[in-house]
Amino acid sequence: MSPAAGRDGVGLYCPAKINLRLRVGPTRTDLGGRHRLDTIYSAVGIWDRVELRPTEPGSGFRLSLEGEQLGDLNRRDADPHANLAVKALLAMAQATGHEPDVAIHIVKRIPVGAGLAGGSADAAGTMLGLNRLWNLGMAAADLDRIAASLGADLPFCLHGGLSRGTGFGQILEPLDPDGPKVQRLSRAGLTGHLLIGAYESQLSTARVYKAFDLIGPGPHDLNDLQETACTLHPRSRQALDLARRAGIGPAFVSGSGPSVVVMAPRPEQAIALIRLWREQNAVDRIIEADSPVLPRMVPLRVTHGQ
Ligand SMILES: C[C@@](CO)(OP(=O)(O)O)[C@H](O)COP(=O)(O)OP(=O)(O)OC[C@H]1O[C@@H](n2ccc(N)nc2=O)[C@H](O)[C@@H]1O
Ligand SMILES: Nc1ncnc2c1ncn2[C@@H]1O[C@H](COP(=O)(O)OP(=O)(O)O)[C@@H](O)[C@H]1O
Repeated sequence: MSPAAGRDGVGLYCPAKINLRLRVGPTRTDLGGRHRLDTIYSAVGIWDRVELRPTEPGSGFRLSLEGEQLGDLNRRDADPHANLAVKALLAMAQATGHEPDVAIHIVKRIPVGAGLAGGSADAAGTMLGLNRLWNLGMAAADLDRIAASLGADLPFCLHGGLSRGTGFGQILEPLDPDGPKVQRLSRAGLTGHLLIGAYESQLSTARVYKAFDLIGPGPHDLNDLQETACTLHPRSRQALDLARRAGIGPAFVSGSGPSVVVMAPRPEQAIALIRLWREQNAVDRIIEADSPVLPRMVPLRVTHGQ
Protein backbone atom coordinates (compact mmCIF):
# COMPACT_ATOMS: atom_id res chain seq x y z
CA MET A 1 0.00 0.00 0.00
CA SER A 2 1.29 3.48 -0.86
CA PRO A 3 2.53 6.32 1.44
CA ALA A 4 1.15 7.12 4.87
CA ALA A 5 -1.81 9.42 5.44
CA GLY A 6 -1.09 13.08 4.71
CA ARG A 7 -1.50 15.80 7.37
CA ASP A 8 -5.03 16.40 6.13
CA GLY A 9 -6.28 12.88 5.74
CA VAL A 10 -6.12 9.94 3.40
CA GLY A 11 -7.62 9.10 0.01
CA LEU A 12 -8.45 5.63 -1.28
CA TYR A 13 -9.10 4.47 -4.84
CA CYS A 14 -11.53 1.58 -4.37
CA PRO A 15 -12.05 -0.81 -7.32
CA ALA A 16 -15.28 -2.58 -8.25
CA LYS A 17 -15.66 -6.38 -8.16
CA ILE A 18 -16.88 -8.97 -10.64
CA ASN A 19 -17.23 -12.75 -10.26
CA LEU A 20 -15.44 -14.78 -12.94
CA ARG A 21 -17.13 -17.86 -11.56
CA LEU A 22 -19.98 -17.99 -9.04
CA ARG A 23 -21.27 -21.33 -7.81
CA VAL A 24 -24.16 -20.93 -5.32
CA GLY A 25 -24.99 -23.77 -2.93
CA PRO A 26 -27.82 -24.13 -0.41
CA THR A 27 -28.37 -21.75 2.51
CA ARG A 28 -26.60 -22.94 5.63
CA THR A 29 -27.33 -22.20 9.28
CA ASP A 30 -23.60 -22.26 10.01
CA LEU A 31 -23.29 -19.45 7.42
CA GLY A 32 -25.93 -17.36 9.15
CA GLY A 33 -28.63 -18.51 6.72
CA ARG A 34 -26.56 -17.37 3.72
CA HIS A 35 -25.82 -19.47 0.66
CA ARG A 36 -22.57 -21.41 0.47
CA LEU A 37 -20.46 -19.97 -2.36
CA ASP A 38 -17.50 -20.98 -4.43
CA THR A 39 -16.46 -17.97 -6.47
CA ILE A 40 -13.54 -16.29 -8.21
CA TYR A 41 -13.52 -12.58 -7.38
CA SER A 42 -11.69 -10.14 -9.65
CA ALA A 43 -11.19 -6.47 -8.82
CA VAL A 44 -11.98 -4.19 -11.77
CA GLY A 45 -10.62 -0.74 -12.63
CA ILE A 46 -13.85 1.18 -12.02
CA TRP A 47 -12.88 3.37 -9.08
CA ASP A 48 -14.78 4.99 -6.26
CA ARG A 49 -12.66 7.55 -4.40
CA VAL A 50 -13.07 7.67 -0.62
CA GLU A 51 -11.55 10.65 1.22
CA LEU A 52 -11.21 10.54 5.02
CA ARG A 53 -10.43 13.72 7.00
CA PRO A 54 -10.33 14.08 10.79
CA THR A 55 -13.07 16.31 12.23
CA GLU A 56 -13.08 18.29 15.51
CA PRO A 57 -12.93 15.93 18.53
CA GLY A 58 -16.43 15.00 19.66
CA SER A 59 -18.06 16.32 16.47
CA GLY A 60 -18.93 12.85 15.16
CA PHE A 61 -18.88 11.75 11.51
CA ARG A 62 -19.90 13.58 8.35
CA LEU A 63 -20.78 11.95 5.00
CA SER A 64 -20.84 13.63 1.60
CA LEU A 65 -21.40 12.01 -1.80
CA GLU A 66 -20.49 13.14 -5.29
CA GLY A 67 -21.18 11.55 -8.68
CA GLU A 68 -23.48 11.44 -11.69
CA GLN A 69 -25.26 8.18 -10.93
CA LEU A 70 -25.88 7.84 -7.19
CA GLY A 71 -28.86 5.50 -7.57
CA ASP A 72 -30.85 5.09 -4.38
CA LEU A 73 -28.05 6.84 -2.43
CA ASN A 74 -29.48 10.06 -3.80
CA ARG A 75 -32.82 9.83 -2.03
CA ARG A 76 -33.48 12.85 0.17
CA ASP A 77 -34.38 10.55 3.03
CA ALA A 78 -31.27 8.36 2.62
CA ASP A 79 -30.02 7.65 6.14
CA PRO A 80 -26.24 8.23 6.34
CA HIS A 81 -26.03 5.44 8.93
CA ALA A 82 -27.17 3.02 6.19
CA ASN A 83 -24.15 3.88 4.05
CA LEU A 84 -21.69 0.99 4.13
CA ALA A 85 -18.74 3.37 4.46
CA VAL A 86 -20.30 4.83 7.63
CA LYS A 87 -21.03 1.32 8.92
CA ALA A 88 -17.35 0.54 8.40
CA LEU A 89 -16.28 3.70 10.27
CA LEU A 90 -18.54 2.91 13.23
CA ALA A 91 -17.40 -0.74 13.31
CA MET A 92 -13.72 0.30 13.27
CA ALA A 93 -14.32 2.94 15.93
CA GLN A 94 -16.02 0.39 18.18
CA ALA A 95 -13.33 -2.24 17.58
CA THR A 96 -10.47 0.17 18.37
CA GLY A 97 -11.94 2.53 20.99
CA HIS A 98 -11.66 5.57 18.68
CA GLU A 99 -14.31 8.27 18.39
CA PRO A 100 -15.74 8.29 14.82
CA ASP A 101 -14.76 11.96 14.31
CA VAL A 102 -14.12 11.61 10.60
CA ALA A 103 -15.52 13.31 7.49
CA ILE A 104 -16.09 10.77 4.70
CA HIS A 105 -16.35 12.11 1.15
CA ILE A 106 -17.15 9.56 -1.55
CA VAL A 107 -16.82 10.20 -5.27
CA LYS A 108 -19.01 7.44 -6.76
CA ARG A 109 -18.16 6.01 -10.18
CA ILE A 110 -19.13 2.39 -9.49
CA PRO A 111 -22.79 1.92 -10.54
CA VAL A 112 -25.01 1.45 -7.46
CA GLY A 113 -26.88 -1.80 -6.83
CA ALA A 114 -25.24 -3.22 -9.95
CA GLY A 115 -23.59 -6.43 -8.71
CA LEU A 116 -20.23 -4.62 -8.68
CA ALA A 117 -19.88 -4.36 -4.86
CA GLY A 118 -19.72 -0.55 -4.89
CA GLY A 119 -20.87 -0.33 -1.29
CA SER A 120 -18.41 -2.97 -0.13
CA ALA A 121 -15.64 -1.21 -2.06
CA ASP A 122 -16.29 2.06 -0.20
CA ALA A 123 -16.53 0.27 3.14
CA ALA A 124 -13.25 -1.58 2.52
CA GLY A 125 -11.58 1.68 1.46
CA THR A 126 -12.81 3.33 4.66
CA MET A 127 -11.35 0.49 6.76
CA LEU A 128 -7.98 0.62 4.98
CA GLY A 129 -7.92 4.40 5.30
CA LEU A 130 -8.76 4.41 9.02
CA ASN A 131 -6.10 1.80 9.67
CA ARG A 132 -3.65 4.37 8.32
CA LEU A 133 -5.29 7.58 9.58
CA TRP A 134 -5.49 6.28 13.15
CA ASN A 135 -2.09 4.54 12.90
CA LEU A 136 -3.74 1.29 14.02
CA GLY A 137 -1.37 -1.15 12.36
CA MET A 138 -4.23 -3.70 12.44
CA ALA A 139 -3.37 -7.17 11.11
CA ALA A 140 -5.09 -8.29 7.90
CA ALA A 141 -6.89 -11.07 9.81
CA ASP A 142 -8.47 -8.52 12.17
CA LEU A 143 -9.54 -6.30 9.30
CA ASP A 144 -10.98 -9.36 7.49
CA ARG A 145 -12.98 -10.32 10.57
CA ILE A 146 -14.58 -6.87 10.87
CA ALA A 147 -15.16 -6.80 7.10
CA ALA A 148 -16.94 -10.19 7.13
CA SER A 149 -19.32 -8.86 9.80
CA LEU A 150 -20.31 -6.03 7.44
CA GLY A 151 -20.84 -7.93 4.18
CA ALA A 152 -20.06 -11.16 2.34
CA ASP A 153 -17.86 -9.63 -0.37
CA LEU A 154 -16.29 -6.96 1.83
CA PRO A 155 -13.23 -9.05 2.84
CA PHE A 156 -12.30 -9.44 -0.84
CA CYS A 157 -12.67 -5.68 -1.38
CA LEU A 158 -9.94 -5.10 1.24
CA HIS A 159 -7.44 -7.00 -0.91
CA GLY A 160 -8.45 -6.67 -4.56
CA GLY A 161 -6.59 -8.61 -7.26
CA LEU A 162 -7.94 -12.13 -7.87
CA SER A 163 -9.15 -14.45 -5.10
CA ARG A 164 -11.17 -17.60 -4.73
CA GLY A 165 -13.97 -17.06 -2.19
CA THR A 166 -15.73 -19.82 -0.23
CA GLY A 167 -17.92 -20.02 2.88
CA PHE A 168 -20.45 -17.25 2.26
CA GLY A 169 -17.75 -15.50 0.24
CA GLN A 170 -15.63 -14.32 3.15
CA ILE A 171 -13.01 -17.11 3.15
CA LEU A 172 -10.36 -15.99 0.68
CA GLU A 173 -7.61 -17.82 -1.19
CA PRO A 174 -5.65 -15.07 -3.03
CA LEU A 175 -4.56 -16.28 -6.51
CA ASP A 176 -0.92 -15.83 -7.46
CA PRO A 177 -0.87 -13.50 -10.53
CA ASP A 178 1.94 -15.64 -12.01
CA GLY A 179 0.50 -18.98 -10.93
CA PRO A 180 -1.19 -21.70 -13.02
CA LYS A 181 -4.75 -20.81 -11.90
CA VAL A 182 -4.45 -17.21 -13.15
CA GLN A 183 -2.74 -18.39 -16.33
CA ARG A 184 -5.75 -20.67 -16.92
CA LEU A 185 -8.13 -17.74 -16.33
CA SER A 186 -6.14 -15.61 -18.80
CA ARG A 187 -6.15 -18.38 -21.42
CA ALA A 188 -9.93 -18.57 -21.00
CA GLY A 189 -10.07 -14.82 -21.75
CA LEU A 190 -11.16 -13.90 -18.19
CA THR A 191 -8.51 -11.27 -17.45
CA GLY A 192 -7.58 -8.03 -19.21
CA HIS A 193 -9.78 -5.48 -21.00
CA LEU A 194 -13.54 -5.62 -20.48
CA LEU A 195 -16.78 -3.73 -21.02
CA ILE A 196 -19.40 -3.30 -18.31
CA GLY A 197 -22.98 -2.69 -19.39
CA ALA A 198 -24.75 -0.95 -16.48
CA TYR A 199 -28.32 0.20 -15.82
CA GLU A 200 -30.29 2.95 -14.09
CA SER A 201 -32.30 0.23 -12.35
CA GLN A 202 -30.83 -1.76 -9.44
CA LEU A 203 -31.30 -5.35 -8.28
CA SER A 204 -31.40 -6.07 -4.54
CA THR A 205 -28.85 -8.76 -3.72
CA ALA A 206 -31.20 -10.24 -1.11
CA ARG A 207 -34.04 -10.39 -3.65
CA VAL A 208 -31.83 -12.13 -6.22
CA TYR A 209 -30.63 -14.75 -3.74
CA LYS A 210 -34.21 -15.42 -2.62
CA ALA A 211 -35.41 -15.74 -6.23
CA PHE A 212 -32.43 -17.99 -7.01
CA ASP A 213 -33.83 -20.56 -4.57
CA LEU A 214 -36.86 -20.86 -6.90
CA ILE A 215 -35.25 -20.30 -10.33
CA GLY A 216 -31.89 -22.03 -9.89
CA PRO A 217 -28.79 -21.80 -12.09
CA GLY A 218 -28.62 -21.76 -15.87
CA PRO A 219 -27.09 -24.96 -17.39
CA HIS A 220 -23.86 -23.44 -18.75
CA ASP A 221 -23.51 -20.09 -17.00
CA LEU A 222 -20.26 -18.98 -15.32
CA ASN A 223 -22.50 -17.30 -12.72
CA ASP A 224 -25.25 -19.35 -11.05
CA LEU A 225 -27.17 -16.13 -10.28
CA GLN A 226 -27.21 -15.10 -13.95
CA GLU A 227 -30.45 -16.84 -14.95
CA THR A 228 -32.21 -15.27 -11.94
CA ALA A 229 -30.80 -11.79 -12.61
CA CYS A 230 -31.82 -12.02 -16.30
CA THR A 231 -35.31 -13.21 -15.34
CA LEU A 232 -35.72 -10.23 -13.02
CA HIS A 233 -33.98 -7.83 -15.45
CA PRO A 234 -34.49 -9.00 -19.09
CA ARG A 235 -32.35 -6.19 -20.59
CA SER A 236 -29.32 -7.96 -19.10
CA ARG A 237 -30.19 -11.07 -21.10
CA GLN A 238 -30.61 -8.95 -24.24
CA ALA A 239 -27.18 -7.37 -23.74
CA LEU A 240 -25.53 -10.78 -23.23
CA ASP A 241 -27.29 -12.25 -26.29
CA LEU A 242 -25.99 -9.39 -28.47
CA ALA A 243 -22.42 -10.05 -27.31
CA ARG A 244 -22.76 -13.79 -27.83
CA ARG A 245 -24.24 -13.43 -31.32
CA ALA A 246 -21.35 -11.08 -32.23
CA GLY A 247 -18.89 -13.70 -31.00
CA ILE A 248 -17.50 -11.36 -28.33
CA GLY A 249 -16.84 -12.67 -24.85
CA PRO A 250 -16.83 -14.42 -22.40
CA ALA A 251 -19.99 -12.52 -21.38
CA PHE A 252 -21.81 -12.87 -18.06
CA VAL A 253 -23.80 -11.05 -15.38
CA SER A 254 -21.70 -9.56 -12.57
CA GLY A 255 -22.64 -11.08 -9.21
CA SER A 256 -26.32 -10.46 -8.44
CA GLY A 257 -26.55 -8.08 -11.41
CA PRO A 258 -28.06 -6.35 -13.29
CA SER A 259 -24.79 -5.17 -14.84
CA VAL A 260 -23.16 -7.39 -17.46
CA VAL A 261 -19.47 -8.01 -18.13
CA VAL A 262 -18.05 -8.75 -21.59
CA MET A 263 -14.38 -9.54 -21.95
CA ALA A 264 -13.25 -7.64 -25.07
CA PRO A 265 -9.52 -8.04 -25.48
CA ARG A 266 -9.33 -6.45 -28.93
CA PRO A 267 -10.26 -2.75 -29.63
CA GLU A 268 -12.37 -3.66 -32.66
CA GLN A 269 -14.46 -6.00 -30.48
CA ALA A 270 -15.13 -3.23 -27.94
CA ILE A 271 -16.07 -0.79 -30.74
CA ALA A 272 -18.42 -3.33 -32.33
CA LEU A 273 -20.13 -4.20 -29.06
CA ILE A 274 -20.55 -0.57 -27.99
CA ARG A 275 -22.25 0.12 -31.33
CA LEU A 276 -24.51 -2.92 -30.99
CA TRP A 277 -25.54 -2.09 -27.42
CA ARG A 278 -26.29 1.51 -28.34
CA GLU A 279 -28.26 0.63 -31.48
CA GLN A 280 -30.42 -1.78 -29.49
CA ASN A 281 -30.57 0.39 -26.34
CA ALA A 282 -29.49 -2.75 -24.47
CA VAL A 283 -27.71 -0.90 -21.65
CA ASP A 284 -27.87 2.57 -20.03
CA ARG A 285 -24.15 3.08 -19.36
CA ILE A 286 -21.03 1.53 -20.87
CA ILE A 287 -17.76 1.47 -18.93
CA GLU A 288 -14.42 0.17 -20.24
CA ALA A 289 -11.95 -1.14 -17.67
CA ASP A 290 -9.20 -3.65 -17.00
CA SER A 291 -8.92 -6.43 -14.42
CA PRO A 292 -7.50 -7.48 -12.08
CA VAL A 293 -6.40 -4.34 -10.20
CA LEU A 294 -5.48 -3.42 -6.58
CA PRO A 295 -6.86 -0.73 -4.21
CA ARG A 296 -4.62 2.36 -3.92
CA MET A 297 -4.07 4.82 -1.05
CA VAL A 298 -2.84 8.43 -1.41
CA PRO A 299 -2.18 11.16 1.19
CA LEU A 300 -4.60 14.12 1.08
CA ARG A 301 -3.24 17.63 1.06
CA VAL A 302 -5.12 20.85 1.52
CA THR A 303 -5.56 22.32 -1.97
CA HIS A 304 -4.94 26.09 -2.37
CA GLY A 305 -7.91 28.18 -1.42
CA GLN A 306 -9.58 25.31 0.43
C1 LIG B 1 -23.81 -11.55 -4.94
C2 LIG B 1 -22.39 -11.22 -4.54
C3 LIG B 1 -21.40 -12.11 -5.25
O1 LIG B 1 -20.08 -11.72 -4.96
O2 LIG B 1 -22.02 -9.87 -4.84
P1 LIG B 1 -22.89 -8.61 -5.37
O3 LIG B 1 -23.62 -9.02 -6.58
O4 LIG B 1 -23.82 -8.25 -4.25
O5 LIG B 1 -21.88 -7.55 -5.66
C4 LIG B 1 -22.19 -11.37 -3.00
O6 LIG B 1 -22.43 -12.70 -2.61
C5 LIG B 1 -23.09 -10.45 -2.19
O7 LIG B 1 -22.29 -9.94 -1.15
P2 LIG B 1 -22.86 -8.75 -0.26
O8 LIG B 1 -23.56 -7.76 -1.16
O9 LIG B 1 -21.78 -8.28 0.62
O10 LIG B 1 -23.98 -9.52 0.57
P3 LIG B 1 -24.49 -9.15 2.02
O11 LIG B 1 -24.69 -7.66 2.10
O12 LIG B 1 -23.63 -9.83 3.02
O13 LIG B 1 -25.93 -9.88 1.98
C6 LIG B 1 -26.96 -9.34 1.16
C7 LIG B 1 -28.05 -10.40 1.05
O14 LIG B 1 -27.56 -11.52 0.27
C8 LIG B 1 -27.68 -12.72 1.01
N1 LIG B 1 -26.50 -13.57 0.79
C9 LIG B 1 -25.27 -13.00 0.75
C10 LIG B 1 -24.17 -13.81 0.57
C11 LIG B 1 -24.35 -15.22 0.46
N2 LIG B 1 -23.30 -16.05 0.31
N3 LIG B 1 -25.60 -15.75 0.50
C12 LIG B 1 -26.68 -14.95 0.66
O15 LIG B 1 -27.82 -15.45 0.70
C13 LIG B 1 -27.76 -12.29 2.47
O16 LIG B 1 -28.47 -13.23 3.23
C14 LIG B 1 -28.47 -10.96 2.40
O17 LIG B 1 -29.87 -11.19 2.35
N1 LIG C 1 -21.24 3.52 -0.31
C1 LIG C 1 -22.22 2.85 -0.96
N2 LIG C 1 -22.15 2.70 -2.30
C2 LIG C 1 -23.12 2.02 -2.97
N3 LIG C 1 -24.22 1.46 -2.39
C3 LIG C 1 -24.32 1.60 -1.05
C4 LIG C 1 -23.34 2.29 -0.28
N4 LIG C 1 -23.72 2.24 1.02
C5 LIG C 1 -24.88 1.56 1.05
N5 LIG C 1 -25.27 1.19 -0.18
C6 LIG C 1 -26.52 0.45 -0.50
O1 LIG C 1 -26.15 -0.90 -0.82
C7 LIG C 1 -27.04 -1.44 -1.82
C8 LIG C 1 -26.21 -2.28 -2.75
O2 LIG C 1 -25.26 -1.42 -3.32
P1 LIG C 1 -23.97 -1.98 -4.11
O3 LIG C 1 -22.98 -2.53 -3.15
O4 LIG C 1 -23.55 -0.87 -5.01
O5 LIG C 1 -24.55 -3.11 -5.03
P2 LIG C 1 -24.26 -4.69 -5.12
O6 LIG C 1 -24.48 -5.21 -3.72
O7 LIG C 1 -25.29 -5.13 -6.08
O8 LIG C 1 -22.88 -4.88 -5.61
C9 LIG C 1 -27.73 -0.23 -2.47
O9 LIG C 1 -29.12 -0.34 -2.25
C10 LIG C 1 -27.18 0.99 -1.75
O10 LIG C 1 -28.19 1.90 -1.37
